[in-house]
Amino acid sequence: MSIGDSTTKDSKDEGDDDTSIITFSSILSKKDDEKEQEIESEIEQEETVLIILNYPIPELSPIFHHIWESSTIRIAADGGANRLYDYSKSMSKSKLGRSSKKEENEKEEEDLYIPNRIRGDLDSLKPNVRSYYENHPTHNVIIEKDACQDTNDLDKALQVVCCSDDDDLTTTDDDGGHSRHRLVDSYSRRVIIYGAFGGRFDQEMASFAALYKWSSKFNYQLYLYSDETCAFLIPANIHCHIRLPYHENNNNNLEEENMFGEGPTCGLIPLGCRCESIITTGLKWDLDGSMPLEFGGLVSSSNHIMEPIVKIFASHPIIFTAEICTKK
Ligand SMILES: Nc1ncnc2c1ncn2[C@@H]1O[C@H](COP(=O)(O)OP(=O)(O)OP(=O)(O)O)[C@@H](O)[C@H]1O
Ligand SMILES: Cc1ncc(C[n+]2csc(CCO)c2C)c(N)n1
Repeated sequence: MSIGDSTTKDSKDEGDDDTSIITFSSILSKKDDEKEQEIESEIEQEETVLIILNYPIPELSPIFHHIWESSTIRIAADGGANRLYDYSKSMSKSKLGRSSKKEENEKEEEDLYIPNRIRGDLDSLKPNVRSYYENHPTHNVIIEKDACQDTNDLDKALQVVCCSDDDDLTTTDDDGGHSRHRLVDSYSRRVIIYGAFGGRFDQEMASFAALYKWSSKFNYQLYLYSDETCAFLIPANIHCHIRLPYHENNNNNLEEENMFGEGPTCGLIPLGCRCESIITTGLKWDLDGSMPLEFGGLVSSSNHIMEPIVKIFASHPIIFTAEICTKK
């Protein structure tokens, strides 16, 4: 089996289909790049859903702001709404010193970060945060309780992204000046889960478990993010292409101010099971299919992205993770 000689792009078929390719692209790359735009249209992701978990959002996070701006639907998983509320407040406060129109600015900043929906068992949502979103004068925030104690709040949020055809989960077309709602099937949704690393280890592992449970429903476009790292699931027996901005031949970009992006340090982590055979190209320590990856054996940590496209073909599902490089 060689790698990277397939020509057919993203296919819904799973299994041994030699000709399908799944592409994983940077969430953080700027879209004004012509090449990026081409790739975006190739992937044909109709919308991006952001799920915010209950983990602190660092003050003035350019990464969170970028992900927020790239999303069309934003869902807070229970206590994730508290974090969003705190972030909005701290953003408006940090702007206070910079403007004479203090109150006006504060209001504008707060209104920048209103979720479409808050969902979970709602045991963590603070009463003042609930009432702020519930009574918002301009935004209709859906607050939805699901009391089930066998799934966590991330699962509850993913359930609604996957299965709901509610109005706030439909996309709007501009049809010659008229807005028209259109159902989008979960297969064409890209989902970014923000706040997935750090904090409680059981919650972190549950977020990885969500990749194994839900990725196939979103054509594997399900990504875990924090300000430091990202991760997604490489499916078994499908050619995967990973395009991330920071690789060995592109580190110059980081010399500019305020740049951030995924790479170049990366890892292949056989979390769910032993990965019997894996072939990669574009990494500093490539694998040729002869070495299994497994806990207790070889785990590919501290690897490096060397090429604009990393190609992977694995016999079993495996986690790909990359650092997020920031230059302030
Ligand atoms: N300490 C944490 N570290 C990492 N992720 C977290 C942490 N707390 C919560 N999360 C994530 O945010 C989601 C919403 O958080 P919330 O505190 O509302 O949790 P929950 O699912 O009700 O869990 P629990 O009640 O057991 O804390 C969780 O489902 C989980 O994915
Ligand atoms: C085997 C098993 N382990 C733990 C829980 C508890 N649990 C899992 S998700 C969740 C919701 C948290 O908001 C809770 C309480 C369970 N039900 N079953």
